[in-house]
Amino acid sequence: LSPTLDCNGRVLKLDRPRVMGIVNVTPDSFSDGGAHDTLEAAVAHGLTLAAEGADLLDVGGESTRPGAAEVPVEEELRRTIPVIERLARETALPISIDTSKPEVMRAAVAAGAGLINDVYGLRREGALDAAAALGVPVVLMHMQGEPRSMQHEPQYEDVVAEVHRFLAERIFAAEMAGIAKKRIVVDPGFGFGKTLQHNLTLLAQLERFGELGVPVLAGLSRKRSIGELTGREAARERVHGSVAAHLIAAQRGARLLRVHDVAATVDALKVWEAVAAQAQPRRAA
Ligand SMILES: Cn1cnc2c(O)nc(N)nc21
Repeated sequence: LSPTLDCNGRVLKLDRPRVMGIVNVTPDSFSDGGAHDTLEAAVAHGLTLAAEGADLLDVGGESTRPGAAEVPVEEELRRTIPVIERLARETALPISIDTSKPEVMRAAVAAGAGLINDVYGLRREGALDAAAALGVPVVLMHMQGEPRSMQHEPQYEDVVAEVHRFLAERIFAAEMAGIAKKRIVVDPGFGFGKTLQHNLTLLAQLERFGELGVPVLAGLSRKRSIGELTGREAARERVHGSVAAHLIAAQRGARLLRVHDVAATVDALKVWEAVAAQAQPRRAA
């Protein structure tokens, strides 16, 4: 499986695990400066991640962490569009928009974004049709409940089977809306309505999602589960645990890894790739 995504003219090859660098444009993610400071800091951060070897950049204006409040569409546009415009001009990397709102999808693609990363799996009103009309690849992610409440006692009979079924249904819905299967990526949504045990089970059985016939994205970077396993309370101290988790995800078939720490992840993947190349001497370059 060596798919290629055409992201609004910028090509993302998924011949091997690729690194999606996180650019959160939320006031709390950068210095407590005003909007201008946030814009400058976000662009600078994106350029740093590009220099560290990111294969694409994921720009988001609404925090999706547990308990996060919703952001009005005008504010989400104000935060993300200028950053996407600047990054699209200053890097050749594909840029994804992390949003669930159709209006933000449209504006972001018009500004140069080439991939829609929707933690709601295009379930918001109008999202499927907007994504289909825009003609860019989409990431369909599983979430149980809503960010505000998803971590209150998440329950599953069989988390892998239920997440798998959800993603199969979203792929079907996307295809029915006119999104070609070759433009679809799926994601089990680590931390989105899952306990530590659920996340570990999903990671251990990540290969199951390869059965869906589309590339898999994994995002565990600096998440609570990593903190619980390592005892690292501060997010920025969870780099080593995050790199380990993403290496496991790569081993188990993930072709996109959504990370804060690009340089560390790129180094780990270089080691992985060298060994993987050994295993199959005919491996496509
Ligand atoms: C925006 N966002 C936060 N965590 C994420 C994850 O695990 N996957 C995707 N696709 N997006 C995420």
